[in-house]
Amino acid sequence: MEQLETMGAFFDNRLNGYEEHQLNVIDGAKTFYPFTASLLPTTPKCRILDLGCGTGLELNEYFPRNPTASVTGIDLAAGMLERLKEKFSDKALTLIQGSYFTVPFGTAQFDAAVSVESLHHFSQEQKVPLYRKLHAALKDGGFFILTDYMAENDGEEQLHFAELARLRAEQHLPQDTFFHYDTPLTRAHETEALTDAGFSKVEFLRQWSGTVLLKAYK
Ligand SMILES: C[S@@+](CC[C@H](N)C(=O)[O-])C[C@H]1O[C@@H](n2cnc3c(N)ncnc32)[C@H](O)[C@@H]1O
Repeated sequence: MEQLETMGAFFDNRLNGYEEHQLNVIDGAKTFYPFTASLLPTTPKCRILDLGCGTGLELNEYFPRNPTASVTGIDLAAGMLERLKEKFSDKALTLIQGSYFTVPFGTAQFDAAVSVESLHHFSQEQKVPLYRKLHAALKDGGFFILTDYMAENDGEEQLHFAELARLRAEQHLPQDTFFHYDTPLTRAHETEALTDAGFSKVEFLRQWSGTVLLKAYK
């Protein structure tokens, strides 16, 4: 039986070799990290929010393009954030250890937001209020780049959620704690969550096997 681990512990336990794993095992990763970074603003000192930044693979690509950007990264895993801090000690980086569902983002604070391979652990119901908070945190003209694992169809989406419910029941896991288990939404449901939250337009830009890139405009 697959024993589920809490979200932060799952990633901290895999810290060594994490970046190599992401880049070598996820189809398209060597392309989608630079492509994601290429869509973020190059305006000096602009403010970027990174949801589930981890060790910052997307920031490895972004900081060389915009060395004076001011980036706020939120992540549950303390070890991942520590690794990120070591890599970019000379950058304007604010790191918050916590859940992006509960950390306040403020109003009209960020020129853009990004999230890579993090949000596929949550349901549409959980995402709508999060995306609403994100929408409010973006300045006028701001946008959100979501590069994430998405389900191919409704059947696949339902299967993952049913399996997570089964594992939670079997392992007597509390409902109010995040456990690591992939529950990707379809592109249609992800787009619906973003538009329900107030984003005016959601563009599908590219796909690499299971990873889809969406750009949502405030
Ligand atoms: C697969 S890693 C991706 C990290 C980085 N964005 C990248 O692509 O390399 C997923 C990250 O999302 C974080 N995460 C998952 N759920 C979260 C939540 N509710 N709040 C903040 N971070 C979360 C995990 O701790 C982990 O570091």
